[in-house]
Amino acid sequence: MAENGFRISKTPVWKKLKEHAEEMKKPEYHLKHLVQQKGRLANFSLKNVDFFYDFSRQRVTEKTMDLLFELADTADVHRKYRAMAEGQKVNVTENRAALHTAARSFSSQSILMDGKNVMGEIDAVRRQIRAFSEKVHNGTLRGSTGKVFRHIVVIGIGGSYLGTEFVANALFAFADKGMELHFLSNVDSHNFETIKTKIDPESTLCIVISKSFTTVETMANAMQMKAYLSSCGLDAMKHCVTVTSKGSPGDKGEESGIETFHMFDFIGGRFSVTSAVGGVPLSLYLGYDRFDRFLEGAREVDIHTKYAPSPENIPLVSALIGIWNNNFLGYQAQAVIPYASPLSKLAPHIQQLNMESNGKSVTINNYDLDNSSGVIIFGEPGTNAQHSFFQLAHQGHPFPIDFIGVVSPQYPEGRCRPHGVSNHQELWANLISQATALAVGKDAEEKTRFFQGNRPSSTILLNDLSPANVGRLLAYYEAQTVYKAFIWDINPFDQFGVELGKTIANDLRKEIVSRNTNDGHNFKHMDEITRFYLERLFAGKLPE
Ligand SMILES: O=P(O)(O)OC[C@H]1O[C@](O)(CO)[C@@H](O)[C@@H]1O
Repeated sequence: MAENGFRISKTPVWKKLKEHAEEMKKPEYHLKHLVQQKGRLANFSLKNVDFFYDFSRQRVTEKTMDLLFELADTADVHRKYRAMAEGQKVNVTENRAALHTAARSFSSQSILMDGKNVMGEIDAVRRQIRAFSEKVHNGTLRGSTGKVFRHIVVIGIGGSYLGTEFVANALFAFADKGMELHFLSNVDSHNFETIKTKIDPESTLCIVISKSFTTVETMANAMQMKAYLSSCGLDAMKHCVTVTSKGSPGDKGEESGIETFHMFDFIGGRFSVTSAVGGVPLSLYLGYDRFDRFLEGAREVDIHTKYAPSPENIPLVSALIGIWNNNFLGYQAQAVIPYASPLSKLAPHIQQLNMESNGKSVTINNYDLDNSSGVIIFGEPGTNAQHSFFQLAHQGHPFPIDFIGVVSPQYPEGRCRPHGVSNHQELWANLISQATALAVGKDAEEKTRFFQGNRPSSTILLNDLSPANVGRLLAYYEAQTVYKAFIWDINPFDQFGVELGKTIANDLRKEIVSRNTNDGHNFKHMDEITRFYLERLFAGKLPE
């Protein structure tokens, strides 16, 4: 593999940041001092598009930010972002554009890809989704025995469901269409069996979501669900629709069910929740108008992201701080801790978005990366996280945290005020306290009660969890992800790393099929360890 060529880690500004990181280890730069600086919050926070981003508890100074903006310029990130948003084939390894931002574009302005305006087909799919969801809601479209649909089962995995699950949970308070939404993603029968106990087959509509329509888990689950519906005496295909790419096996004939909605090869799975992947289930669950509001919020952040200069550009500032923490301060993990239970499925979505996009080892020009790209993302809602892994956050190996706060609660506050405060106020007391405790720490004679502090965090504030604000949050994380990639000069839109496991599983599946069809088939030709596991699978128990 070529060993020379442009790498951001070989630029002068990267060297300056490395030197600066050493400087930032000095005691005077401990966060307990930085947060005391006059104007610290005003100088290290941004407010735009109804989104407040506080990075005052990040281990940065004005000099740090100046160097990071120089890094962004060196990486030419604004040109790269515009190239992506304007339809250039930035996904060079798959020779594709990456136009997830087009899925929520409303302007009449064309977005050309290969000289063709993609907005025509995007608008057509949005109109198709609106019309379909209205027919389901007004009872024009019913199950094969005439019952109205009340259960929506999304059958898909990875980007074909994670973003939708995050948004559906976030907007639970708006789900007033009488629909229950279920997610059948894992091939483990438990997922299918538990959903079976919750649905009424006659009023169930399955949405099989798969760009390729070859993903083994999704195809297996779709077959299981269709077999189950048929066993209930139903015409299964009158209880299914598909969301898939044009020309896939799910785009025609028997497989497509009542209707097919197209997803496009220029929108990657983990970036697809604002396309039909999220549009069909979310319009059924929330109503198309709320899905529209969600798209508008995402759109506002896209416009901000594309045009705001670096110092005011919230996703870019956040991406730069993420790189500062990862590549210069040495943190290898990043937590997303929303102090809002409706955001409980945000971290699983952000895991795929970040780790499948940026967990790479070569640059976009195929040079070895000699800096890590991508961090381990995890998270749980607060205050639960405080009773789970915050011991380590405070006194163990540190990791940066993105806190998320929602100013207005989704539910009216009752008159009951345990300890003199409402639950929402209690939630906020903890949101505020945790970021402070992590930054400032606490001295103590007894070592076990000493808090080192100097543990960085950012806090994102949203006015409320409206469809538009959830759209803003989604677009913020998508933009942060791609800006990080543009700085590292990697391709965030391919995912060859998922292929090897699938290939080995395909070979094992053939062995299992052979044994299923011929009891005499043995695994003596397999390596010892693989043989042990296959024999356990068929023995149905551990060795005596
Ligand atoms: O939509 P498909 O083709 O079933 O793929 C499902 C998921 O599998 C992956 O291809 C690999 O994890 C993801 O990128 C994608 O979201």
